[in-house]
Amino acid sequence: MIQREALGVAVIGTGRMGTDHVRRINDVVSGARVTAVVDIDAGRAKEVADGVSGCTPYTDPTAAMAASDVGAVLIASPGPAHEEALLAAIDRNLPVLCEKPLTPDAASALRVVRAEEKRGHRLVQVGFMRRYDTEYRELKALLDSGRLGRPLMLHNRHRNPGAPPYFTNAHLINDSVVHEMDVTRWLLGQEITAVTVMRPARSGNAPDGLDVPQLVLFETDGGALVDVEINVTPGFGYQVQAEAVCEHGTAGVGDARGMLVNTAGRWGGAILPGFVERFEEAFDREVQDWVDATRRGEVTGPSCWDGYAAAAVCEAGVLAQAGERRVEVELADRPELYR
Ligand SMILES: NC(=O)c1ccc[n+]([C@@H]2O[C@H](COP(=O)([O-])OP(=O)(O)OC[C@H]3O[C@@H](n4cnc5c(N)ncnc54)[C@H](O)[C@@H]3O)[C@@H](O)[C@H]2O)c1
Ligand SMILES: O[C@H]1[C@H](O)[C@@H](O)[C@H](O)[C@@H](O)[C@H]1O
Repeated sequence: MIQREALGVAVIGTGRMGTDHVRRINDVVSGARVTAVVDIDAGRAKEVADGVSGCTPYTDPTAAMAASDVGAVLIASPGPAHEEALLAAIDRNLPVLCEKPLTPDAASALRVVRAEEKRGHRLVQVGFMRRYDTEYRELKALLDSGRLGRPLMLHNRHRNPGAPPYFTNAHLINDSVVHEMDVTRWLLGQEITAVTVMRPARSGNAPDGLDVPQLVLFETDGGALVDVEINVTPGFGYQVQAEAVCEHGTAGVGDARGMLVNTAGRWGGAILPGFVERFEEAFDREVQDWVDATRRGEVTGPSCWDGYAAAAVCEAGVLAQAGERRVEVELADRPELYR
């Protein structure tokens, strides 16, 4: 049965994504309102709370979770802070939408899985928002229909216009390629069993500390091969593309968004500037779905197990990147709760 009153949400982390989610919950989605914001930067929390009627600022996530007007939690703090907030929310039996990555390594992700298992029911949805993108959904529906036969390969391009100053080569795997890890598992319905990372000559355009582009290769338990170009191309724009190569044809998404114009001996369209623009509709749909499911007392999106499986692949990916070339993924047995 649907809960009658609006869901009170505590948003933890009020940086780039957290602020955008606060706006989304208040102005775009229905059935929820932001009743608390949390940031270790007290000034930031207050500034964001001041812009929202009936919203209290906190610096301590557990204090916000204890408030009587908080019925669910959206975590948008940096990855290393997720585990503590997730365990506190699970301890209080609060539903959570946690931005990707679930946590930055497999051991901590597994601790979250175990905590949820101990609760006996799902509480956590991971913010793998590409599953809510119209084009990716169309691709998934086509692959699931079997019309193109078995998928044999998946080619992905993930090009960012720039990277935050703290970004390292490991972030390329843990923060960026983690999306393709989830997309691969979801689109193909297969687990990733091994990761290889190769680097061509370093681009003269690469930001300090980053070796880009890089080529990441996944092997899956269904025999598919998946490649990902991860790139940071200053000034170029944001491009996320995927093409499945199947037995009877190929299908791709992300190539042409918006209008294509032919003029003065040229043809072409625009490249979007960032993930906020490219995935705006997916973020809106993701949060609306989460609010609706939570009000019905359900958890429907990507699970803690999906977050853990991606973290295990990330761990292999970072080792592969550091020079071991091909690294096999070690995955715990999937608990009954996630079957
Ligand atoms: N799905 C996507 O496409 C997407 C896009 C960008 C970021 N993200 C994810 O969103 C999360 C946040 O990223 P961002 O770019 O907004 O980062 P950000 O650095 O802009 O903001 C993080 C905020 O969290 C605060 N913070 C740090 N530690 C905290 C803690 N322990 N408790 C509460 N607040 C804390 C910081 O003070 C800051 O205000 C990350 O997990 C990131 O991977 C997802
Ligand atoms: O944190 C961001 C975000 O997850 C984007 O969706 C992704 O394209 C970027 O590569 C990553 O740095």
